[in-house]
Amino acid sequence: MDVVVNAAMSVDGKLSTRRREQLKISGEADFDRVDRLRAAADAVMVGVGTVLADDPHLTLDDDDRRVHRLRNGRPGNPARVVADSRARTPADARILDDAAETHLLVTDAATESRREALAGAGEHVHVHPVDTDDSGHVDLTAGLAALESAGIDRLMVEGGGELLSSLFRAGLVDELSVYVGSLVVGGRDAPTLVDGDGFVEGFPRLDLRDVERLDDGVVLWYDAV
Ligand SMILES: NC(=O)C1=CN([C@@H]2O[C@H](COP(=O)(O)OP(=O)(O)OC[C@H]3O[C@@H](n4cnc5c(N)ncnc54)[C@H](OP(=O)(O)O)[C@@H]3O)[C@@H](O)[C@H]2O)C=CC1
Ligand SMILES: Nc1nc(O)c(N)c(N[C@@H]2O[C@H](COP(=O)(O)O)[C@@H](O)[C@H]2O)n1
Repeated sequence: MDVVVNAAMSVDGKLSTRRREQLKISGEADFDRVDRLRAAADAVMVGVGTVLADDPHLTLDDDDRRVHRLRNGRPGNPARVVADSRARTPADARILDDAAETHLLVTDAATESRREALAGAGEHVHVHPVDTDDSGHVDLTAGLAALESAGIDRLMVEGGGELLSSLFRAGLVDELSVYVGSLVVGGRDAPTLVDGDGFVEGFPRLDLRDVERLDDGVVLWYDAV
């Protein structure tokens, strides 16, 4: 499976403010680039923190891209994936609507009633029980294997910083593109591109492949080493 991470951050590396509210960091051209990346993916993944903060939909904005996928025998929208150990995704979350398939990676910490509540959203919602990692979260190696078994070969991950930290720690990231917007957000409690406990050694290394000026910022393209 190819794991492609994309996010937008401020020049000081923040994904949003200390209030953890969605923040428009990039502009129209970058949103179109993100739409193109989504269209090329089999599924788009976030952590449950992003679902609770932003209530994202994670579908395509551009109808032509949807039509192009359908003509190629693919679902109109990529599937959606949430890493959600305790099945905290609200039953009325936009990510559970029937615009696309949704895969929820949960663990034993999710009660039967929560799992049932999510599965009850419809046949397009798939709840995958997987092992926990050392921190008690979804073991992402096992989770991604479950997604691969469901036919997902190219996974785009949009964040947030806790999920991205675990993906880097597990060595699961193949590519990273990051839009750097020309603003400072600040705040020690504002989420950054990679949160978690951070690294003191064994830093994930990246190869800078390309740089593109877009809207009032830049996109940096990296391959994992
Ligand atoms: N600018 C941008 O491009 C983007 C910005 N954001 C912003 O990021 C913020 C949310 O980020 P954040 O709070 O870090 O939340 P995340 O979206 O990273 O979700 C973190 C949660 O996911 C669950 N989880 C399950 N398995 C794992 C795992 N293996 N590793 C880590 N987490 C796991 C955990 O909850 P549990 O233990 O209950 O399962 C954890 O608390 C919001 O403010 C949002 O607006 C988000 C995406 C893109
Ligand atoms: N690429 C990008 N640029 C920004 O400026 C952003 N604020 C975000 N945020 C993330 O986009 C997702 C929202 O998706 P939908 O539009 O609801 O489909 C969500 O994950 C945000 O955190 N991304």
